[in-house]
Amino acid sequence: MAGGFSIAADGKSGRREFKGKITWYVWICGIIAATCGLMFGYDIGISGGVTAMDDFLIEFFPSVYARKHRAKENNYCKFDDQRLQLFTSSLYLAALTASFGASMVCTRFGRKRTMQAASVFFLAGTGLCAGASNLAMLIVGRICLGVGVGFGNQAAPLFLSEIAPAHIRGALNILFQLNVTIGILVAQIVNYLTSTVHPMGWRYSLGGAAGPAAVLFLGSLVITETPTSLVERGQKEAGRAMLERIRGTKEVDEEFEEISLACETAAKMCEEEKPFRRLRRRESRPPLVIAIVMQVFQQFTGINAIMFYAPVLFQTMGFASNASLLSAVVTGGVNVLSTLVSIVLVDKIGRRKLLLEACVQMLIAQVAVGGIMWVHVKASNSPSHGWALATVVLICVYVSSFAWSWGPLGWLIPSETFPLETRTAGFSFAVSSNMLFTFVIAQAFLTMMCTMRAFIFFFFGICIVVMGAFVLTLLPETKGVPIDEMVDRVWRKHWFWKRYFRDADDAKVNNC
Ligand SMILES: OC[C@H]1O[C@](O)(CO)[C@@H](O)[C@@H]1O
Repeated sequence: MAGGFSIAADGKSGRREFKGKITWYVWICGIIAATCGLMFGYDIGISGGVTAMDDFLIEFFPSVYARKHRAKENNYCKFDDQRLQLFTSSLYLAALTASFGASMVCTRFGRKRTMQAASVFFLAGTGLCAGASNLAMLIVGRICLGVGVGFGNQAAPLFLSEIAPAHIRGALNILFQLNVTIGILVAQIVNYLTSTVHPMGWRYSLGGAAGPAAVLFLGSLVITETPTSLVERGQKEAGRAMLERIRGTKEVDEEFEEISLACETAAKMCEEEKPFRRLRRRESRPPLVIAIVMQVFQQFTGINAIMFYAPVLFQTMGFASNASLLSAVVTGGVNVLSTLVSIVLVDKIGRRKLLLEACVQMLIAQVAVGGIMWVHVKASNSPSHGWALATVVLICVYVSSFAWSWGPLGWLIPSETFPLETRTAGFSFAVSSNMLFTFVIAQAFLTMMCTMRAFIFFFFGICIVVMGAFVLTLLPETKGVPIDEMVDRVWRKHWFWKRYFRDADDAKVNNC
């Protein structure tokens, strides 16, 4: 067992900490739930490598295969095919649709059942994709995986927050994003290994998702339901028993009272006005705008253009298929390590500084990559090996800054800025915005690269300048601010957002 923690009246914030230990059970449940992130990451990382494999193209996209190997073909347009992009993006469209239903399932049937359902969809989708004999089967498989992602991404972060003792909640939350990056890296390594296995390599790649899916399925049979979800669904005694178990003590009166009170208040407010309706109130606008904008901007950094299509991009730069996959593995490794940096720095130097530093670093890298491509990638010529290598290094510079900023903070900030009564409803807008714009980038990137060529990187560069200006002027710093004091200590004090809070009553409504 790790250290215990006890009730301590924090004079400044008025917050209490509760008795209990950080039990092994919490860690085990947390690690199993974070497997949802692993599945999400694996699905993100696997499609780019698979679409660069000749055996896969011959089987499902023969015209793209023919174009790719046509000597005179324009380098930028080799992979521009709407159906090929649909293979990648269908998953996110399904996840976007599913995430609305998932928030309802999560409330009515609990977080554990929602994750179990996700694992069943993951297993079905993996089977369909790995065994696909035609395009329809492949797409249906991707849709099943997408429903799994929609369910998993709604339930897992919520689950992690609810079982974690307050003082390690941030660390457990970033465990989810860390798992996403590990999933992406594992997928890239699998792609690298299977790309030399002919003709079945792509099937092994897609089938590899069965590993984390099975862990999640078996794990979700043994993990607990969260005390909050049990109480929310009227099972008060079971909720208390579960709280005692995960805290490793019978002295949970204080925490249990707070959970019960929060559930009662939320239920009362829900009777008066549904959370989604409450989100339309004027005072809900600041956190809602921030939640949506953080996710939209996260995608307009261009990160998923790299995560999905790095192997395709590196082939455009003239690398052989295998070297492209290896380069993608390198960027995936940088992504994982840099996410660890975020865990260490986020509560020390704050959110705004990380985001702003990353904007500068990403801008320099994007403009440099765009410049290299503009000067050195001609319609049918590839740049020299040296320039191609420089591109890989620049992409790593870019990915590292994303991974310690917009990656984890795109989830963290929306999860900490809503008041309790709109927190889950508001957060579902963050999840669905992420899915929508992941879909948009997945569907549009190859076409954009074909039509905009090197300017695609300048386009993302312009987006990054806008993002930097937004952070500078409109994003408040939330480091160290207690989660239930955001209205008074953050929103009401902000030069712009304070106008959304007309009088003291608004603050009370928001701090219930
Ligand atoms: O690590 C990069 C990945 O992380 C995410 O932001 C999800 O949290 C994805 O959109 C992206 O592919």
